[in-house]
Amino acid sequence: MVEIVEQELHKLYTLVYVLNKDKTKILLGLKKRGFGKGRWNGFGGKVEKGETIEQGALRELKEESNLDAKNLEKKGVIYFKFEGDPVIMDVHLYTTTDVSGDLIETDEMLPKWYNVSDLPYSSMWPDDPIWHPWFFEGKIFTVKFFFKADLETITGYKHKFASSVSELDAINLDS
Ligand SMILES: Nc1[nH]c(=O)nc2c1ncn2[C@H]1C[C@H](O)[C@@H](COP(=O)(O)OP(=O)(O)OP(=O)(O)O)O1
Repeated sequence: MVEIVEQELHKLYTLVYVLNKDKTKILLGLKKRGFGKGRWNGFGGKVEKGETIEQGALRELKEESNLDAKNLEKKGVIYFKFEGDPVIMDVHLYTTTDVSGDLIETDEMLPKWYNVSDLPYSSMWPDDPIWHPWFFEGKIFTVKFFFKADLETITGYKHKFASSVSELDAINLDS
């Protein structure tokens, strides 16, 4: 009997959540084009060849908002698997309260500060309400979401918490 195993192809992405100093407000951007168009999200994108994940996170934040971040703090890795697509998006999540520069609307994002207690979940990715409580409690985590091809329906997820960022890479969600 031949067992057909779907090959998984991982692609690296970043996602940066900028918070104000007392962490009551978060800066989101309305994605104006491409993947996730029409949804409010943090800033980020694909990691390019030759850059570290953190360099990619800083570059995407700058490109999409014009802000420079000083201290990016890693908070987790979020994996997305879409039905029928061998690509797994590995989204490395960072946060910072330390940004400089003038916030501007760019070709890709319309930025807006939101109260953390009042986020526009109906216009955000449907996984966000699942992992946001962990993020806002300051947890470090890894989670894998399984989506239908409609990019809308979550069919399941599995997650684990880490006690430090250095533990993240060693986490196996399948064990
Ligand atoms: N389900 C989801 N929930 C979430 O909160 N963020 C998600 C998500 N799926 C993807 N993201 C984030 C990760 C990343 O920041 C962004 C997707 O990156 P993009 O496709 O915009 O990459 P690029 O900016 O490199 O794209 P282009 O320049 O358009 O090629 O959306």
